[in-house]
Amino acid sequence: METLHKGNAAVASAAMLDSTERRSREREGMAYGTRGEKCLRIFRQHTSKIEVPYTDEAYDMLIFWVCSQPFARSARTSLARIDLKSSAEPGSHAEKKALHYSPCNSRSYFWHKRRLFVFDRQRTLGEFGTAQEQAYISCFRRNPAVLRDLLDECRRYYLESVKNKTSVFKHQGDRWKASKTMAKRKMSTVIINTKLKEMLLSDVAEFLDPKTRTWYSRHSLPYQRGYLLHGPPGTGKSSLCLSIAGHFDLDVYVLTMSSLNDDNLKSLFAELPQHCIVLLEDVDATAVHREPNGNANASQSVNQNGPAAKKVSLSTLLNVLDGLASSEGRLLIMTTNYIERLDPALIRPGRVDMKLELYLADEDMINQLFHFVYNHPLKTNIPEDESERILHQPGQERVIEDCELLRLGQDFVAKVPKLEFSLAEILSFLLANKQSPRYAIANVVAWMEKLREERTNLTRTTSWALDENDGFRDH
Ligand SMILES: Nc1ncnc2c1ncn2[C@@H]1O[C@H](COP(=O)(O)OP(=O)(O)OP(=O)(O)O)[C@@H](O)[C@H]1O
Repeated sequence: METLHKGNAAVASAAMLDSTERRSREREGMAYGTRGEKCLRIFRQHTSKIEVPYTDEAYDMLIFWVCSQPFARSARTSLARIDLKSSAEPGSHAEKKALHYSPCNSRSYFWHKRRLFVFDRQRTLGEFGTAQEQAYISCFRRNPAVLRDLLDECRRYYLESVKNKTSVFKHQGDRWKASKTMAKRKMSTVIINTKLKEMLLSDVAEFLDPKTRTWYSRHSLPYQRGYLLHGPPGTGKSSLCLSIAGHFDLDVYVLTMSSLNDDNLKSLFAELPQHCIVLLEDVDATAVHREPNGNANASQSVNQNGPAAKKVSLSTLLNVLDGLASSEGRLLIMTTNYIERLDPALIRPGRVDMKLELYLADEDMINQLFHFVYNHPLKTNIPEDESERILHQPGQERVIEDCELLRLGQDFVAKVPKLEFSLAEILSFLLANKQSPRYAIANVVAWMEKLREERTNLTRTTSWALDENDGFRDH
């Protein structure tokens, strides 16, 4: 108790020595005043400290907790940012672009559970003007258990806040950084062939089963699984990936190949946590290719802008997918609109264990989308005469409306040809008419005509652009 008292006094005195002043004194080789020097020595001898690296999720946990504490509100030096997670009502002007403050470039002393802690966060500008941060938490205790307890509290507080959410990570250089958290996407909101969905779900569930992990380890196989989702744009590939993440409570790590090189890619795979989804979107547009002589080592990536500077080599990508530098339990999901453009080595079994083709909307999908938008639980399996009987029950207005909606759904399905439009296109049309299913039915033919016309124009423009490019390349 006495030590604690002495210690707190020392901390308070040490606090008075502003860190900038102390650093400048050190630079100048000047000695501290005898009292301050003694206090600092006592402080150092009796404190424990934990560094929390900026690129680790633990950093987000700590900062999130710190920002919720009263001492953070009175910090004299803060970082101000637009609060992207603000839950302001849409349209409420007062809350638009709300600001969020967090203590920065300062030391904060705070009491928590009757113990004194120090929070120190420094932000500097690194190479190319990118901000670099580091944070420390220390307390006046030789035993670091107190600090670990505090960080555990931060962890629990953070996890509670992301409960029922999917966290999406993106890379900064060779490190992952949490980029956003979003509400879990329910599997039921992704409309694809039911058998396909069931097959995918049971495959992932089996893979994530702890028994499967033991099996892989007994057989000395890298515990990982790869899926390729392919099909036309707007058929739900990204949505399906997010709903798998939501369904199995996994975080998503998005790889943008065009901004990576071999070393970054290896480090990123080595830094993946256990049980996560690695998403490689539009792999045809960003994936590495062989040289014309078939050399997989060619460090060349091809993106929308054509052959680019040296980036990730195919051999490195294949190696990381094979698990040489990868974590246990990762699910790789690649998406593409053009499976035929992919290098066969990239999607051979072992790297891609399951290929799922997503189609343009068929009758059943169009029907499901219609009922999804007009918020009607599907009753398509009610026999015709049964629904007629319900329809004529007196005093059952709600049921009559539902039955009416079933008919409207059938009318809508009859008007939209199958396998011509993507789910994204139909959904967008229905959302524009979400107030009235009848209005949607009345307008759908005109909408389809317009879309077809737009597509024809787009095809003409694209082929014209391609001709231009071809001519350019020939010269
Ligand atoms: N099968 C589907 N079920 C429900 N919504 C869908 C489906 N397909 C597309 N959508 C909706 O359309 C929009 C685009 O979908 P998404 O990005 O998942 O398509 P995609 O196949 O990944 O497209 P792209 O190939 O262009 O990346 C989203 O708003 C999504 O909700």
